[in-house]
Amino acid sequence: MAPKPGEPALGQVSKPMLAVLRGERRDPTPVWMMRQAGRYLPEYRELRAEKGGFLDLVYDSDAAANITLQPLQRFAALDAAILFSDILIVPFAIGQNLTFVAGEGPRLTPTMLASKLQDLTPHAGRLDPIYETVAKVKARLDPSKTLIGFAGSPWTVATYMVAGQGSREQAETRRFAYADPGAFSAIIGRIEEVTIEYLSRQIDAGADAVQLFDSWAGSLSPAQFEQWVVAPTSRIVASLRERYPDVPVIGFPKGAGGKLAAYARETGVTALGLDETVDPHWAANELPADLPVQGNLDPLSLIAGGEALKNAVSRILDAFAGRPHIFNLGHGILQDTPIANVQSMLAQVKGEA
Ligand SMILES: O=C(O)CCc1c2[nH]c(c1CC(=O)O)Cc1[nH]c(c(CC(=O)O)c1CCC(=O)O)Cc1[nH]c(c(CC(=O)O)c1CCC(=O)O)Cc1[nH]c(c(CCC(=O)O)c1CC(=O)O)C2
Repeated sequence: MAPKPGEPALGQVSKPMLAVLRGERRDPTPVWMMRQAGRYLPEYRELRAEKGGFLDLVYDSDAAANITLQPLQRFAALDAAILFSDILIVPFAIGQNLTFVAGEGPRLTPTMLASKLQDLTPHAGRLDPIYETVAKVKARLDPSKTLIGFAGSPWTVATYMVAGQGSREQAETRRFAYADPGAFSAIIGRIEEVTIEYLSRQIDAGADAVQLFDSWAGSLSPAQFEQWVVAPTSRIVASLRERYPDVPVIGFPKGAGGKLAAYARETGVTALGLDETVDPHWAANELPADLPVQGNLDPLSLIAGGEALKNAVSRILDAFAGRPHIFNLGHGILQDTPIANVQSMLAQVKGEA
């Protein structure tokens, strides 16, 4: 007899987070944290110091697999592992140079303001070690945990390719997209094409679900949001759904606000990631009751701890009670987050506080 959606096949172990992504309500609420493998963990900082730089870790699939598993070894309550990699590996494979400047963050050259897409030399092989990491994690991961692959969404990745680094308002990229829509559309199209292949190969290597990070989606006007966030995401989702109809795709359009319902409807994502500026009660009323939602704790409340943290966690759990919900932060965990606060949050989410 065929298992119900979200239920494991006979003899398989249930993955609570995957069941929620397939539309089920699970209690206690499944939980994971964006950037859960990273600098807030002493064991990450130790391994990073040993290996040199961030990219040395990403490209050493044994180290990257160990890092991916570090948070799950420390916090038994986590329901998912997210691949230790970065959204900027894709522009690196498209042909930009990628470096991470200590204390500053990523830098990409030549920028698309200074050079043209056709001047870049593709290096598809720069994605291969990531697939090895996925396979190595899958082989070691507890079967009740969900393995999440990811990529940056085309708009967000394009902001890095154009400006050469993260930026507050992405003004250079928005100007570029208005001034030369043809050239910008070619950049978006190239990112889309590489991203479909990149996520497909992560799924082939063992990812149970994938997430698209559109971390800079909040800076766009409605017209540019439709053109550079919704349309490319819809094409990626359609392509993945055709190849892998049962693999959930989580869309995370950070800062999308009132555009969230239209984004979910028009892109066809399986689940919607909410950032910390979204009122969970508003989301519970505005979004379809059967649409799985993920989030959306303010990462700064996790630094604060105490009553502020407890109240913030309760508000989210109460708002999404009774519907498919995966608890997460509204953005990546901040590097100065106290481990004790993470433990308190997880205990509260699991009803053990
Ligand atoms: O210094 C290091 O060790 C590398 C820092 C680091 C990077 N990617 C990382 C890590 C590990 C960690 O977060 O501690 C590792 C990283 N990057 C990413 C993820 C996926 C996730 O958030 O769970 C992860 C964690 C994966 C995992 O937990 O296994 C994806 C990523 N890279 C990037 C972004 C854009 C953004 O952060 O909004 C995003 C989306 C994150 C989000 O929206 O929550 C681009 C990027 N990569 C990076 C940075 C610098 C981060 C900082 O300085 O605060 C930045 C941000 C920027 O400066 O524009 C490098």
